[in-house]
Amino acid sequence: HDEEFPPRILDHVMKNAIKGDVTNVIDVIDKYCWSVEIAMNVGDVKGAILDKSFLEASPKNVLEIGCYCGYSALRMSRLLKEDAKIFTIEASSQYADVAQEIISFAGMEKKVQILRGLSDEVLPTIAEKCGVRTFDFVFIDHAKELYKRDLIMLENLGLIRQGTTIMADNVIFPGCPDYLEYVRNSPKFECTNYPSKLEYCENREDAMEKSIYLP
Ligand SMILES: COCc1ccccc1-c1cc(O)c2[nH]cnc(=O)c2c1
Ligand SMILES: [Mg+2]
Repeated sequence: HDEEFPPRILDHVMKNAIKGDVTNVIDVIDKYCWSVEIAMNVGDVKGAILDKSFLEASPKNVLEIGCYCGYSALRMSRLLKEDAKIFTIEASSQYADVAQEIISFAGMEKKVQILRGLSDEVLPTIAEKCGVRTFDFVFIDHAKELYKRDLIMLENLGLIRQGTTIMADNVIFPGCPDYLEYVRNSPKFECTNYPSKLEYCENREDAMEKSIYLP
């Protein structure tokens, strides 16, 4: 991916969005990505699907794997109930730096905590580090080849509980066939597929997959 997008979107947000207005920051990012250059944010169309599942779950402890520039963390943060929090794992320090700036600009720095590092290095200590026992809502949106490994890790570490909602982006494009096969064939997950389009594209299919954990 274009390593130069993150600084460009940060600059664009700082110059064109309203400080402290999280909804406006989200809109400014979407308008930029529709009109200037595509970026791998979940986007407005799939973002609305994420919003709906998020509101249904009404979570207290939220985990995101794959923060990028903070767009989906901002989408969820604006729907958070009182005393709820989002923990988002980001392996790229360049992305994490930009995400921190954008999240702070939007005024959500108290609601969103970025955890820097690889997911398999962060997950084993996340419970004690973040004072969380289990997560109520998980959004998986990082390297597609790591979705299945990380979900199994969440199970083995006891970081998800009866009824936890797991949303996965890009289950069609780029696609995560081993993850889909795993959750759909497992008796421990109730799955729903939400067909959509790749972010900021009109003619490429993608989908989100919701999996409710029922061990
Ligand atoms: C805007 O399309 C970006 C794009 C284009 C071609 C192939 C893949 C992707 C893509 C799309 C996503 O939603 C992604 N989400 C998270 N981590 C990714 O690496 C990722 C990659
Ligand atoms: Mg994605």
